Amino acid sequence: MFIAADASSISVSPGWRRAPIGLVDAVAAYPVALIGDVTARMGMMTSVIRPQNGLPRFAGTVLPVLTRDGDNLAIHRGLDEAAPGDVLVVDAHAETNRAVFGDILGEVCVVRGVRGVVIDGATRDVDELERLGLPVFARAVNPAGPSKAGPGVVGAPVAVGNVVCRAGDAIVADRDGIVVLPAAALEEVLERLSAQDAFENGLRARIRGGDAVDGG
Ligand SMILES: O=C([O-])CC(=O)C(=O)O
Ligand SMILES: [Mg+2]
Repeated sequence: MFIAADASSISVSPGWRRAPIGLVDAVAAYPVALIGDVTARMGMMTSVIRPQNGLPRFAGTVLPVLTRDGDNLAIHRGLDEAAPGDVLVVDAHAETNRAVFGDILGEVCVVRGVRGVVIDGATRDVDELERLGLPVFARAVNPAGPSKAGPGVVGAPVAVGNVVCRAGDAIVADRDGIVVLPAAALEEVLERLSAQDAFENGLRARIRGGDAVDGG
């Protein structure tokens, strides 16, 4: 950690397998809406969790953190477990009166190769976070800062924006929103995406060509 604090109240899972980043990036080449369409829209987060610093696009693997309301010690500890390609996914209990994230933590994310941040709660320092180039999605922005006392959990499944997010899951965001996918599903999802994309491109071509099926 980059702060001097006793992190003994934070429990950390022993380790996890991350979805292959090449596969995650291949899926992320398609729009989130299309990814949702080929996965029965089961992993799509609530639209209330929105880009807060003008950077709406990321793809990576879930690093899950559970904080106490208005406290971010678990995030500081959790970032020690980050690997390049991770996306920090924080269950902050939808608390929006205290920000649990800001630009100092953003600096740590950048150094660790974290590609994005999703908070079921609030962030602050959005101008600085925009300058850092780190996409940050959250429920709200609030200038009131957090405590750093814990407790918290790193690496166990979290519930964020109505979706269960497991360590190493794929997570993809664009201007439409966020989708979370289990690592084991990615190859099949990629095949379905390719087929659905080809179908929709054919439909677009027919529409532009005026080729309506009913002849109207
Ligand atoms: O005070 C905090 O821990 C949150 C914050 O503003 C920062 O990380 O810059
Ligand atoms: Mg700050």
